[in-house]
Amino acid sequence: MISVAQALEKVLNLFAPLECETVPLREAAGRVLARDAVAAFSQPPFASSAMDGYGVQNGDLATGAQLQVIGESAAGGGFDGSVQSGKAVRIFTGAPVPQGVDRILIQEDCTRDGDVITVGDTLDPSFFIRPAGGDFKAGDVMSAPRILSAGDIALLASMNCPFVVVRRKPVIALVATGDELVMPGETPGPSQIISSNNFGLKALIEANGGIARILPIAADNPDALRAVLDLGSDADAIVTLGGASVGDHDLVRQVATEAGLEQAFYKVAMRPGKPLMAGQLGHTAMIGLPGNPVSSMVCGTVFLIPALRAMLGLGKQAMPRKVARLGRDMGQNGPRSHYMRAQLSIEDGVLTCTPEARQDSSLLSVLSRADALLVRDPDDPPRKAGEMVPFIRL
Ligand SMILES: Nc1nc2c(c(=O)[nH]1)N[C@H]1C(S)=C(S)[C@@H](COP(=O)(O)OP(=O)(O)OC[C@H]3O[C@@H](n4cnc5c(N)ncnc54)[C@H](O)[C@@H]3O)O[C@H]1N2
Ligand code: MOO
Repeated sequence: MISVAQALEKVLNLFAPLECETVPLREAAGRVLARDAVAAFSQPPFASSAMDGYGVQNGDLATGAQLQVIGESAAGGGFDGSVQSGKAVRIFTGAPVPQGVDRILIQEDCTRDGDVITVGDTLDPSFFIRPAGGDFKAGDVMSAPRILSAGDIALLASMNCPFVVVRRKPVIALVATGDELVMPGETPGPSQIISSNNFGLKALIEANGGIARILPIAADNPDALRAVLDLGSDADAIVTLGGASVGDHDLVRQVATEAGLEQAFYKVAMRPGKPLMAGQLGHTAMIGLPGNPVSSMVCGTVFLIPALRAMLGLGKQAMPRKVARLGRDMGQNGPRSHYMRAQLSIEDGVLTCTPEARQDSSLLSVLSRADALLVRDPDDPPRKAGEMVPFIRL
């Protein structure tokens, strides 16, 4: 059995960044920017007012001073002339600051009578002028690669970038295997259960920038499995679920090998997830996840999310780890890395990670309420509550 780090390296070797495509900005949220985006304009393009009031010369502002209003500058329609001492221009938020103006007197700080304003006795100390290019300048870049957030989309729009170049979304074919499985909504027979892994993995894939295709459930016979694997052969990766262990009905490795799988590894020193395998099947990478529902979700988190990120051009890295204070004592760990479902909380102002008491790999209810996977190295010694421990956020 190889370590998690060795297995991840072998998984990531199966994947490279996908090709790029151009999409309209309105469809780009959550996509991975693949080419630097360049601002076509500065923002603001001109010095602009930050408030509603009057454009004036700072030197004129003394309590009781009177200034003559000679025009108006509104957003979308500036004032053409120049403003001399003793004069003022009515101005609104976002409007261009006229020549000669070096301060905005907000309307709350003066009174107006006809075309004359009188400066009040208290003045807001701010000048309320936003300089040209104060947000960004023409030629500034948003660097790729980058997962585009809502804020990024707003910035790109402001940069006048109506289209952006992004990575194509990786397509993952999901193959659940086993005679015992039926789809949600069907009525299971006496020894059947509902297939959950393919739905959980689809959600995980799509939350991480991929497209998941749920293929028909493959029955536990070689012909059925071969046929379904073939259906996935045009995807970027085939992910099988179950049938990976040593039982008489665990056929995935045998059938994939007969179909030409170049196996990269089989079995990893981790818990849950020991019977994980991966390799290359024709043009398609293949990852065989264990069938126990939590094992498939944990392996999906530890291996498939990094694989998706590699295809999206985001680099080849393990899932980021953070540290938190351990919420309760733990005994000695066994010889495999342990990814324990855990809950995060703030205790006495400190981020705390408390592993669930029950860690059986069939318990989806425990996974559903977990926020994190507490990570323990092989043979990690007993730990006391209060020690710092690494975790992966779910
Ligand atoms: N003698 C041994 N038995 C087992 C070993 C072992 O080393 N020696 N390893 C155990 C470990 S660890 C795991 S993990 C499982 C993995 O087995 P498989 O990958 O072959 O998975 P299956 O046998 O097909 O299924 C296991 C379990 O999960 C349920 N399952 C499968 N697919 C789904 C699905 N899509 N949705 C919901 N549930 C699913 C299946 O019904 C079984 O209950 O092997 C151990 N055994
Ligand atoms: O590795 Mo299995 O995934 O422990 O349940």
